[in-house]
This record gives sequence, structure tokens and C-alpha cells, in this order.
Amino acid sequence: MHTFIHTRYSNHPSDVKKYDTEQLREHFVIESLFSADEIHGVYSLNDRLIVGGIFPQSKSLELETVDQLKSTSFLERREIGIINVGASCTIDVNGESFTLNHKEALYIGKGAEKVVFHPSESGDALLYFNSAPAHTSFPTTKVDKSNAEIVELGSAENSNARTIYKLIVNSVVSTCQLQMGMTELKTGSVWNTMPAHTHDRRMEAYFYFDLQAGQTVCHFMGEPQETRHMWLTNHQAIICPPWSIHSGAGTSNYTFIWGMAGENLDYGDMDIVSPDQLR
Ligand SMILES: O=C[C@H](O)[C@@H](O)CC(=O)C(=O)O
Ligand SMILES: [Zn+2]
Repeated sequence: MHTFIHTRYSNHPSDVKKYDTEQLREHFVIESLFSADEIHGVYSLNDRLIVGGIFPQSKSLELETVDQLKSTSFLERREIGIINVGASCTIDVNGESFTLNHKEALYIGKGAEKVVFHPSESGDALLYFNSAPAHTSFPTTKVDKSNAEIVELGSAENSNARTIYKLIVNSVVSTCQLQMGMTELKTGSVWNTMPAHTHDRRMEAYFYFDLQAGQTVCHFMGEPQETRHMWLTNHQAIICPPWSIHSGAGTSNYTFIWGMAGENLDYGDMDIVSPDQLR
């Protein structure tokens, strides 16, 4: 057994108002995702998204099922999206091999029985994943910057110039619930997802990386008029309930992965909050 998935419950917004720093972190922050030759993650009861990290340092790791699923294989009733945030490695899906380079994504549909993650030559392949319940099986598909949908957003004046790579979204890949992508901040730009938004139909998880040692991102959550903040460092993730904004400002630029599951696959379904309306 090399897989460790911990359950996190859903929260009522009026409870979250009363959380102190420790409680906010315990419920929402995933402090550590990568441990050598192990798979670590969180099973969130927000839309049952599993958020995790796979680090095959010196041996191959099979995606094994976990107690929470009561299934014979992890993907028996689920789909998964994987993004490589480390060195190139290969992933075998029912005997077919896919090479995933840095910042490339792989979608694997429901029903794939045997998924194996192999170490990179340098031993530092790091795979971040999101998995959601699925009702049908869609083909395994690799997405990289050449077939992603790429959007430039923000401006240097607003300190939020960034490139959004929509990787596992329904204009690119067929999925049941999952949508994932990656957003790179330009040098000197620090704000992601500003203006902030909510989408009560979908929960979301953010994973921060490409953050230099000693730097940090202040991540904001909460109802738009009742926000809270948590400081995150490189390779930390955070669960955002459907009723919450999700936005952050770094002490430098950085990259993050966003992933969603829920009611619809409509990326544009967002209730935008004007910055001067936040509290
Ligand atoms: O619902 C969509 C997600 O919050 C992200 O795609 C937003 C984002 O990457 C950004 O604005 O920087
Ligand atoms: Zn969002």
C-alpha cells in the first residue's frame, strides 16, 4: 500500500466565518502532496473531488483503490486529470504508454483498470491530480500547450497579466465533470483570479507551484463580503467550496493549477465580483 487519502468534510459558510487560522488550514489547505514513492491526497466531500500528488521517485507506482471508494479499481466510477509539475515520465494506462513532460496533462476516463506511474531518469517526476465521479467512459487523451485553449488575461497595470492554459476542458477533451488547467503569471504580475468570482455550481481546487523558495502566495477564500486569507508556499493546494471566492496574490509571480467538478462544464459560468465590492 502506497496510497494515503484523507477525507475532508464540507463546510457551512456561517461556520467558516468563525474559524481561526489553524481551523481554516485544517479544513482547506493541503500542506503536503509529494512524498517519495507514495501517492497522497484528500477526498473532499465538496463534489467528491480527490486532490492528490504522485511522486514515483525510485519505483513505479500503481494507482490503487482506496477505502473511501469501496471499488475494485480507483477509476471504476471515476475519471482523473493529471498534470506533470516535475520531470518527464511515462504513465501506462491499460498497457498503453504516454510520456508526460513538464506542464503537460493526461485525462484518463472511467474504467481504466491498470494505471502505472513510472519514475523519471532524474527521479523527480511530480504528478498533480484531480479525480471526480464519472458516469461514462471517455477516451484517454494527452493535452499539452499545442492543443490547449490559451487565453491571455489581465494587465501589468492591474498586476494580473497572466496566461490561462485550458487543458482538460470540454472544448479540448470530453469529460464527465472534470475541468482542469494551468495559469502562469507574468513577471511582475502577482494577482490571480482578480476580479474574483464564485460559481456555486462547481467547487474548485488550486495548487500553487513555480514559486521560488522564500516566496509565498496569500490566497483568499470566503463569501465575497466575508473573506479570509491563508498563506501558501510552493506545492501547496487549497480546496475552495462552491460558495467561496478563490483568488491569490504572490510576493512574486508563480504558476497554479485549477481544477473543478460539479453541476456543469461551463468554464464561463462565473459570478464576477468587482474588486471594490470585496470585504
Ligand atoms: O473558474 C476558473 C478558475 O477560477 C481559474 O481558471 C481562474 C484563473 O486561472 C485566473 O483567473 O487566473
Ligand atoms: Zn473559479
